[in-house]
Amino acid sequence: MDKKELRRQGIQNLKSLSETQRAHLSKKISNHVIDTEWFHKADIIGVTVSKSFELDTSYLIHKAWETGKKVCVPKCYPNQNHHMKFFIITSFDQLERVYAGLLEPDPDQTVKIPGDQIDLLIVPGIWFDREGYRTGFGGGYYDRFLKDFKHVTISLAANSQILPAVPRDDYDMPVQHLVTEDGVLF
Ligand SMILES: Nc1nc2c(c(=O)[nH]1)N(C=O)[C@@H](CNc1ccc(C(=O)N[C@@H](CCC(=O)O)C(=O)O)cc1)CN2
Ligand SMILES: Nc1ncnc2c1ncn2[C@@H]1O[C@H](COP(=O)(O)OP(=O)(O)OP(=O)(O)O)[C@@H](O)[C@H]1O
Repeated sequence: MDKKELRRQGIQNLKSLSETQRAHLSKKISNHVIDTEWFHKADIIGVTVSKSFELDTSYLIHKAWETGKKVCVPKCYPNQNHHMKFFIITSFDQLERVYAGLLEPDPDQTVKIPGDQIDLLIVPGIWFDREGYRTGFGGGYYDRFLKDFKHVTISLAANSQILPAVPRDDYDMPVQHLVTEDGVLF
């Protein structure tokens, strides 16, 4: 199966969750992340703002703020080599809706932060395997970003998002850790 069809099926798989199931899973997985040393030790957390069918990251973001951490979210530059820059947000009001229903930081209301200052990066994905390889939305944003990223990377994944194997290309960069509703998988 090609990546595009796999991505389509993955989005369908996520959309098949009820809102109650999604909320329950998102909170459970986030709480497992919050219990880790990686989260405790991090001062600055990089995370995407989830869109409708993705696992909800807002609970994790609120918990990070409550525990005195800084939260930064990516802004994508599709016309400049598909790179991302991260901006510190202190409120969801500092986001703006861009293409594809994604919420991104408004650079006029937020402060840019160099990628190497992020202690813990929560990496989004549609499918994962048990070695941390992932299928995303196909922008290649995280593969490019992770190439030079030296700190901790974690993805949140429902068990139903884990496949025996996902397609791998030379440029694919695995995440270090996967956390599911059952806890830290690795
Ligand atoms: N909530 C959330 N924010 C995120 C991500 C994510 O997975 N989730 N990203 C994770 O990387 C980045 C955005 N990734 C994107 C990837 C592709 C397209 C896009 O325009 N795709 C084309 C189709 C590409 C294809 O199918 O080959 C399109 O929609 O026309 C946009 C954003 C950063 N922000
Ligand atoms: N390090 C890189 N340098 C140049 N191009 C890259 C690099 N990484 C990925 N790409 C390009 O990005 C495109 C999308 O890659 P892929 O389908 O693996 O994205 P994805 O992992 O699903 O998306 P994302 O990382 O945004 O979640 C591919 O066409 C690939 O050629």
